Amino acid sequence: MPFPSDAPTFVPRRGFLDYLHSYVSHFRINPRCNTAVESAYRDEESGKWHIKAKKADLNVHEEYVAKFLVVATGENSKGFIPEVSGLDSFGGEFFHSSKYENGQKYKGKAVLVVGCGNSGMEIAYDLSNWGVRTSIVARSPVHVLTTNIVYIGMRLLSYGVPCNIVDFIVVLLSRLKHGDISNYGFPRPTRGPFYIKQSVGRTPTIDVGAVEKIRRKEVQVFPSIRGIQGSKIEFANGEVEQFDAIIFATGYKSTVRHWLKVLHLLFLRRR
Ligand SMILES: NC(=O)C1=CN([C@@H]2O[C@H](COP(=O)(O)OP(=O)(O)OC[C@H]3O[C@@H](n4cnc5c(N)ncnc54)[C@H](OP(=O)(O)O)[C@@H]3O)[C@@H](O)[C@H]2O)C=CC1
Ligand SMILES: O=C(O)C(=O)Cc1c[nH]c2ccccc12
Repeated sequence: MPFPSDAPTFVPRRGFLDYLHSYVSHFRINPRCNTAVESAYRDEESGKWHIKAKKADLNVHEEYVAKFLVVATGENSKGFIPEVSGLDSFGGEFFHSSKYENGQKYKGKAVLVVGCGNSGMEIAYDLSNWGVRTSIVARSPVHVLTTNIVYIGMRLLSYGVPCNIVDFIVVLLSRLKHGDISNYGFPRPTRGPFYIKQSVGRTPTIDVGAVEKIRRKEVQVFPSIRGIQGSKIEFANGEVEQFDAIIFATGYKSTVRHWLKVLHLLFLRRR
């Protein structure tokens, strides 16, 4: 179902919500909100799926029986915090990016954001706007694009332009827009952004203003964390800094293995 013809190129939150509502009424979908699936298995005799779910707000359990089950839960389910040597000794608070609301209570404090994917870069930008002394850990090379550059790349792909040429153009545009960001601690990956998206599914970082803040040294960039001792964090380049809080924008793990009771069989069959 297409967006309305007067929709802007980048649909804002309200417009997207309206789109979802009209999608639901157009296809007469019956969404079950606030419901978490806890297990699903296929009964071999009846050939039907039995899905156990829990309604979060009412704390009641439900069972659905269906001929088909579509699993579209994606990769981004449960916040992932990596093991970091000495994290248990850290004096300040630390939490996953999914718990982030805004930077109000960190005004004037020093906060470290770990990870420079889309969550990390957006949170670093927001913290800095709240007057927080913000730093970000960039562990490995990353592509930093803009919404417009991604849009151009997608249009070119849709016209049939080969991926390697699209990547060449997109990287060139990004270089014109941001300059050589490897000077700021962000080396570029050797493969192009759309190649990476298509081969391993990893999305490039889409800048919302963090790059400019990094360029102006309002946000500091560090390499990976070597270890933590109290409020002191040591980085791979030997630098040591004090922080009041750490936000782990280190991605998500899929939880499908825990509730979809046949996944191992599906994997075995595919091999
Ligand atoms: N506005 C939007 O459209 C937004 C979209 N998203 C999307 O949501 C999905 C999840 O994004 P996000 O939450 O950013 O997670 P991602 O998985 O995309 O990024 C995680 C980041 O954390 C880094 N990282 C992981 N472990 C460590 C570690 N031990 N030390 C240092 N760095 C580490 C990764 O680096 P490395 O490469 O080294 O592993 C990577 O930079 C993505 O598809 C993203 O595009 C998210 C936010 C906003
Ligand atoms: O699916 C994602 O993770 C997105 O953020 C959207 C997206 C899909 N394909 C892309 C290619 C380049 C940049 C963003 C996307």
